[in-house]
Amino acid sequence: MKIRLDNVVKTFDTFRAVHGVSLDIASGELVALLGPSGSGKTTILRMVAGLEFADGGQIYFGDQDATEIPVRERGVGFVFQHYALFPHMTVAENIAFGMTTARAVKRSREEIDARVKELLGLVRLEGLGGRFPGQISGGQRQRVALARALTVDPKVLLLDEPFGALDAKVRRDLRRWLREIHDQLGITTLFVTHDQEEALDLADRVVILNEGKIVQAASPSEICRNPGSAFVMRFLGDTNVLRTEAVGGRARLGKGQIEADGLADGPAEVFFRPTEAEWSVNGEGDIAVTVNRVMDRPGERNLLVTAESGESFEIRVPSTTEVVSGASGSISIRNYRIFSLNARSAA
Ligand SMILES: Nc1ncnc2c1ncn2[C@@H]1O[C@H](COP(=O)(O)OP(=O)(O)OP(=O)(O)O)[C@@H](O)[C@H]1O
Repeated sequence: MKIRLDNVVKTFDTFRAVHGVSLDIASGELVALLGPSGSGKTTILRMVAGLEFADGGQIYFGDQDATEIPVRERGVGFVFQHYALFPHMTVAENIAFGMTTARAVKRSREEIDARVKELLGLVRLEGLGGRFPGQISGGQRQRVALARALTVDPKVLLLDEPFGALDAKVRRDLRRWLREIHDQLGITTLFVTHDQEEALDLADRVVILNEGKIVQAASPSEICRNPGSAFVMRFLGDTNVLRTEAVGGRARLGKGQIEADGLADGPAEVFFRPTEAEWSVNGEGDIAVTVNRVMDRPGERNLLVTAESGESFEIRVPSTTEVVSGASGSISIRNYRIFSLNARSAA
């Protein structure tokens, strides 16, 4: 089922939470809505689910205006961060619950049992159907929640920070697992997260939101290679920023010059990742720096350095690099993005 949001607006009292969001989600696509807290992710998801109404624009399910489709008939499966499983029901009973209450499709006891067994297999919880939610882990509970969302054979799956309450390792395992299930079932899926890595690992397309507006929507590789704005660059994390001045399509960086094609003259910021700078012990590089700290990690070293401008940043070097705190050296930046502080143009 393809979904289309056309200039969707949502206002709570006087506060505009969603400002004219337009988005096409292809049938079978897995799209992540990514953004900081309060950027409007959940509100968008709730409008798609029909739990909240847009006060401007349209949402289409296929070619049909979604407002004409009652919530129960939208064919939407929903999984929330806080697994709303019934504690007094077993895992199997929790999964079966949606089927016993659904009025649209009446199923026999045998059919329900067979479907529960099938879903337990799908979410890899065979043999745990007789346990109560209190007797399984948080990650397993979220798998039960997904199984329950799938009982209605949804055409659209909406997931709101489903792994938000779990620890990092479990989250990583679950997102691989969810991607596999998605590839198996091919259900159009909208996944809300504020975790960049989760969105980039999981989704076909990442939609980055800020203050109720889409700031970039692209594949994970495109977002990483071509972040469209300083906001996206910062939000994706692990970035260094140096101030500069753009003049005639070029900008100074230490003793060197960099391209700033198409950038308005005036103050600008140069962004680069810690891995995109090269360290040298002598003055070969463009920016003279002093090493403040050496922080060792498995397989690499992070150097916290300060430039003559007083700006501090981190660079990553191979673990074999011989360097100590207090050392002087220089860096060259191999790859960068530059954004004007005046206009929204970028090079
Ligand atoms: N029912 C409501 N009444 C008033 N304001 C609301 C309501 N629901 C959401 N908001 C506001 O709308 C904005 C967007 O909220 P939303 O929950 O969609 O953001 P979010 O990106 O999902 O954030 P989070 O990651 O914290 O869940 C926030 O400023 C929020 O306070």
